[in-house]
Amino acid sequence: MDFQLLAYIIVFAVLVSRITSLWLIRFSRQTMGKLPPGPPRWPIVGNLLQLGSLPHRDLASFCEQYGPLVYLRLGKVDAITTNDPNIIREILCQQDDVFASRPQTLAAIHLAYDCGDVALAPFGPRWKWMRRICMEQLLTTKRLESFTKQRASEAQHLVQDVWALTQAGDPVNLREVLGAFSMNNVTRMLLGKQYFGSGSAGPKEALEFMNITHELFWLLGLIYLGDYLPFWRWIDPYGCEKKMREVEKRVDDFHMKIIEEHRQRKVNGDQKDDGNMDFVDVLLSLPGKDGKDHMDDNEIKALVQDMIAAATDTSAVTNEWAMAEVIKHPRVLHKIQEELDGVVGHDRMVTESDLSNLNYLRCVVRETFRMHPAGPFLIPHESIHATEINGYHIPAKTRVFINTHGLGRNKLIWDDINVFRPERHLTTDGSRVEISHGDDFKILPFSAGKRKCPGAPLGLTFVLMALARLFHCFDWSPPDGLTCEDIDTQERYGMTMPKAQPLIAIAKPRLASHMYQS
Ligand code: HEM
Repeated sequence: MDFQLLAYIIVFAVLVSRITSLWLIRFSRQTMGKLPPGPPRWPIVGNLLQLGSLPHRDLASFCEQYGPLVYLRLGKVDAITTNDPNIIREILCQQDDVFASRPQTLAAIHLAYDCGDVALAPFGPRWKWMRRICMEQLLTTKRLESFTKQRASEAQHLVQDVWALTQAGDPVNLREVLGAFSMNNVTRMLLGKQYFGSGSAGPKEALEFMNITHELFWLLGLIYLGDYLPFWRWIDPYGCEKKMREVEKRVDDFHMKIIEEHRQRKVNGDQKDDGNMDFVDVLLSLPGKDGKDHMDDNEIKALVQDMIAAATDTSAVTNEWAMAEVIKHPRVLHKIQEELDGVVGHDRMVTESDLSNLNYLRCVVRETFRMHPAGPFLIPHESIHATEINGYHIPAKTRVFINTHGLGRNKLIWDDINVFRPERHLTTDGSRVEISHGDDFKILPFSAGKRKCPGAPLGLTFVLMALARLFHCFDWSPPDGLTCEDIDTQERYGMTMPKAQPLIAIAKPRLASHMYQS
């Protein structure tokens, strides 16, 4: 047989098998039920080419065009998206058991210890065990109360840092000061260390820590084509997987160093008593899974990394958005300050016990979450087995993009979607404004159901405290040469969605100067 004939036979066989398998998939889907409507798709890539740099906006426009539940094919992956409160409730609550898993992306494999953490782990006994440790050992009311003093001292550092800039006549880079506030709060609680400011772990370690976390966030948020098109991994033209492996190694070295330092402290007898143990101390003292004496190092590292990633960026990004919207709307700033002056006055600083009495500020945070949710797609979920929603067939292993950005700007449930108007959230009877989702599912900052954020109360404390202090202590205006309207609200997509450009503003102290120096 000559080679040309052999080549024809191989090509013919490949074509026949490909057509047969496509036909079988289509046939089995037809017998199972209709997929939700969605945009037409290309062979092989499906709808991947229809996604731009702001995919949450693309998916929201599909929902406007095709209805509240949209089906997409992303390369080899089935996906659905929605911006509708009833469908979101169905997915996260009514069908919680079906949709409580996560896709195993390459970033999660490389950067979350083979999906061995909480946030990116598939549903199963291991995830349940890790999540229980978070809830019952790390994020208990008692444990969080034991860090109240540290949080108060970080709030004071924040005020002092901004005050120092005002004294030097410098504008404030709010991304920097808010990032340092969140990071210090989290690392003091987790690692017993402060990375920014005087008395911190030092500039070299702080810089290393910040660089690693930024790279980690960036890689985790990336829609990496290798997850959807297997052949992309062979070429990896932008070297993403190589980068993932590099960051994996650096992150691991960093966590290993922290664990070793804690072990050494324990050997030297320097560990603090039970009431004040940091999270790494707690994790080192816990028994492991299946009767083991201790947790594995990788389990500890995965949990610590999750906490850092989940807690810092979410609160810092939310705070920067809230500051941008308020500086853009001086009327709102004035109302926040009126409330603060009434509840707190000018002779003391805001404390955590004030936060539940600041109803207008709570509306500001709720409105910020409506327009700029920290996680525009939550963390994508995945169906464990095939199911139905609204009579449509949803295959097993479908990736679920719950579009919280689209939900907050859904014209069917909100008026004036692009107007920042905190008053819309005031309750008619003057009762406390809840920031997490209510029964109506009209906003969803911390998600709902089995995978909902276990750190919501702490996250809200970080957000409300930073904002209350900054608005109580300072007046805010745009930098010289800009008007309030000039403050931009461009977004940059990622696992969390920050402002595209850092927010720079001018602060002016509004309390007596001795208040800033204590
Ligand atoms: C303003 C602050 C915060 C916001 C907006 C936020 C939001 C979220 C969102 C949207 C999710 C995904 C839920 C889902 O996929 O259904 C999540 C998950 C998670 N968050 Fe938060 N979060 C915040 C603060 C925190 C804090 C302070 C911690 C812990 C110290 C934390 C720990 C976690 C963990 C461990 C998960 C994964 C849960 C799981 O998959 O089972 N978060 N968060």
